[in-house]
Formats: sequence, structure tokens, C-alpha cells
Amino acid sequence: MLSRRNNILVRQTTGTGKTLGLVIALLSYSLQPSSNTAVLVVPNRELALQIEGWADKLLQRAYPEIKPRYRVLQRFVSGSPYESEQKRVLKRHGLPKIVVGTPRCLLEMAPVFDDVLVDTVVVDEIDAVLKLPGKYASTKQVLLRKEKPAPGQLFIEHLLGIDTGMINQREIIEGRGMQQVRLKKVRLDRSKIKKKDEAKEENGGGGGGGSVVVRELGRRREVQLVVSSATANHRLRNLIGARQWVSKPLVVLRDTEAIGMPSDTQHFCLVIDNEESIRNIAPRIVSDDENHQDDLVVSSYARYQERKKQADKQNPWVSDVMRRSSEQQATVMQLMAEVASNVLQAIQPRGTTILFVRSDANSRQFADVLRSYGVVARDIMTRYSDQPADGGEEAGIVYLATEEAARGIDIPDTELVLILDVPKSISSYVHLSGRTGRFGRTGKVLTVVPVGRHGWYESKMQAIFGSLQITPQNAPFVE
Ligand SMILES: Nc1ncnc2c1ncn2[C@@H]1O[C@H](COP(=O)(O)OP(=O)(O)OP(=O)(O)O)[C@@H](O)[C@H]1O
Repeated sequence: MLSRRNNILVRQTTGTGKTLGLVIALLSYSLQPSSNTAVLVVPNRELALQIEGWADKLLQRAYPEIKPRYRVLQRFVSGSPYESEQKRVLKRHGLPKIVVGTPRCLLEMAPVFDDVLVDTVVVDEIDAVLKLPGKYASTKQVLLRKEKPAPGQLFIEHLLGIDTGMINQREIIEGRGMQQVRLKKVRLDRSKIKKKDEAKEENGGGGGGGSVVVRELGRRREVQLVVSSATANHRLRNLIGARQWVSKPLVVLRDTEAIGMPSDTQHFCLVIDNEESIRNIAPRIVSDDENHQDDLVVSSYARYQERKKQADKQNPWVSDVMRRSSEQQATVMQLMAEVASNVLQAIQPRGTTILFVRSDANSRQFADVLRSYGVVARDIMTRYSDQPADGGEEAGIVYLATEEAARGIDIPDTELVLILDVPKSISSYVHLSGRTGRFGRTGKVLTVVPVGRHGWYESKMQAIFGSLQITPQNAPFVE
């Protein structure tokens, strides 16, 4: 795959082996003497450490003579136990053939790459690495993101030799629903570009017939780009095109046109009513009325924001735990722990459970509360930092995670994904639920949401299920 030097976008269902495939391809390519340095960017430490573990095992089996392993692959992540070791290895051995790292950490060490020939850049979970504004982001958020690109974008563009100071005007049409202000801006900018271009042509400057934007961006290196995610959307592709990350078109490898979901996963959703009783989500009523809009597809951004604000105000537990007083936080945690322990008792998973919460700031405290309910709970990072025994996971373990920390990770025996939160978007739900039912295995996903003002959260869940063509099942243990 890598030897052909195509630029590739892999978009396939979660748990189908995208990351493992990329790691194997990178290892076999990098072990060829003619290859140069390859960089693999991943969105979180957990995934970087997981990949390091995989590479270790693969190398031990296939190339036991290669020692130490960090001559071939080294991960670079933030955090005190890792940084000093990484610095030492870097100083002593220089960069290995494959560098795996998180965006922030790689950006910090970006100058190190200036003296090295990088010929391959692989970005796994590219949407999480680039953190582009979502469908319902405000104009302010979109413009802010343009002014301040995510560390992942800055690092990748540094490697590609793209001047990140220059904002490509075409980027403004990044594929979001157009808004008046931005349309005007695009027209203005385009006319400016045209004039500038004509002026340069008259002066005989530039050559090559490209637009001024192309010349301003000016690529420094010919690097092969491979990007992957189960939810790589058109906004991403537009950015890659507009920022000229590739000179040849992307070859797209995908299993379905729509977002694919593992077929052997069962989905459940429980709703906490305002009286704090729990029930199964109501079936979705599809209206024939053309004016009817799903809550996820409201016509105006302002209307969406207003309704969301109203609902969040009344969200009894998960909306923003950190902004609450410590007393409120404790009550929320008790409620979450009670719900989680009841669900776990009813389902009794023998395998691993991943329990998603919105913020990990209090996850240690939350793990303590859960333990007081008899649940064996640990923060997900401990799975990677505490060097688990090769025998697999502790029976019935519950890992606490956030969407950011668990993006792309693979714990094969995950039987249950428990989401105590309202997923941010359809693609959030795809990735959260995708931690189970991996590589042909079965799995269960159970989401618990408050009903929300005027049923906001319930209809948001109904809309998510509708878009993904999922029919949630009724949990038999709920009346
Ligand atoms: N060819 C294969 N044979 C057996 N197991 C495989 C194969 N390819 C992948 N797997 C297993 O499938 C699981 C999922 O792999 P991986 O994490 O690479 O999937 P992914 O598509 O990147 O998922 P996500 O989209 O969630 O990041 C892993 O446990 C991996 O070991």
C-alpha cells in the first residue's frame, strides 16, 4: 500500500482493522532500506501507547533480531512518565524510522523533523486530530478555528512545508452550511485574489500559471499522505484539498457510502424522566409534515443554539459537571454511579465495559464513588500506563473514559459500552459505540440520557439512531 506512494483516505467501519493495517503497512515499508522516516499522528496518548504495544509484539515475532525496538518505532506523547524517557531516547538514538505521536507533543518537537527526510505521513482518526468545527458550529467558532488551527494541522503542515501563516481563501468554503457573512467574505477575497493574480501575471512574476494561492502556499516536500477514520467527512476532504496537502488526488478506500456501523452490536437507550424514573427511549415518530424538522436538523443555527441552551439548563446531570458546585457535582456523581451500577448489575457483563463520561477531570473521584457501589472501575489510561499483564483484562473491569481519550482504541473483549452522556453528534456516537462489536464480535451499547426540556435529549438520541438506521432495543430490565 505504501510502496505505491498513493495518497489514500481510508474510511471504514469502526473495528475493521484500519489502525492495525496501517501499523503493519508502516512496519513493512519502513523496514525496507530505501524508505525514509514515516510519521504516524494519532489523536490521543492511549492510542499511541496501544500502537507502540502492537508494534512491539509484531517486531518481536517477525524480527526478533531488531533491538532495541525504538530504532524502528518510537512513540512521543505528553506526560511526565514519558517525556524524560523520550528525550533521552531521541538524544541517544535520534529519530527512528517510524515516529508515532500525539499532535501537541509532535508540534513541540517539530524542528527536529527539519533535518530529516520524511516521506510518509499517516494520520489515524484524522477528524479527531484536526478538530474541525462541527456542523452546528457558530461563525465565530469557525473563524476562530481558522485563526488558530489545531496543533495537528500545524504539525502536519509543518511536515508538508506549507506555510501555516497563510490562510488559503478557498478554505473559507470548508463545506459547512454557508452563512451570509462568510459568503460575502469569500466573494471579496476571491476578487482580491484575481486582481493580485492578474497583476503578477502582468509583471511576469510567478510562472507556472498557478493561482496566487498556490504560489503562496508553496509545497516544500513530496510526502505521501495516508489518512483514516470511520467518519472522515467532506469538510476534511475539503480542507485537505484547499490547503493543498496532496498534489495527486486521494484514493478513497471505503466500505459503504454512509457511515458504517458494526452489524453485530445491540443498541439500547434509557431516558431519565423529569420525575427521575428511568424508561426505554420512545420509538421515533416520523412525521409526513414537510415543515417538521429533526432536532439535529433544525433550520437555523440560532434556533438550534437557543433550544440547546434551554435544554442544557435543565440537564440534571451530565451537561457540564465541572461548572457545578462541589455539592452539585457530588450529587451528579452519585446519580451517575447509581445508574451505572444498576445497569451493570442487570447486564452482568463478563467482559470489559467502557463507561463514557463527558469530562475526565473528576474521573478518579467518580471511580471511587463507583467502587463504593461495588463496581471495579479504573481510569482507561491506567490500562496503558500500568503495563497490563499479557493475560488480558481483569474480569468484569469497567474503564472510565472520555470520547477524546478513547478515540480509536481497541480493547477486543469489550462487551458493553455504557454512555452516561448525550453524545455530541452522530459521529461521536459512531466512535463511542464502536469500542465494542469489533472485528466481527458482538457487543452492547447502552446510552443513558436525561429527557431534557421538551424532550430535547430524547429526540436528539432518536435523530442519531434514525440517521444511523439503528433501531434501539428495549432493555428488558426496565419497566
Ligand atoms: N486481519 C485481522 N485478523 C484478525 N484480527 C484483526 C485483523 N485486522 C484487525 N484485527 C483486529 O481487529 C481489531 C480492530 O482493529 P483496529 O483497531 O485496527 O480497527 P479500526 O478499524 O482502526 O477501528 P476504529 O475505527 O475504531 O479505530 C483489533 O483487535 C485487531 O487486532
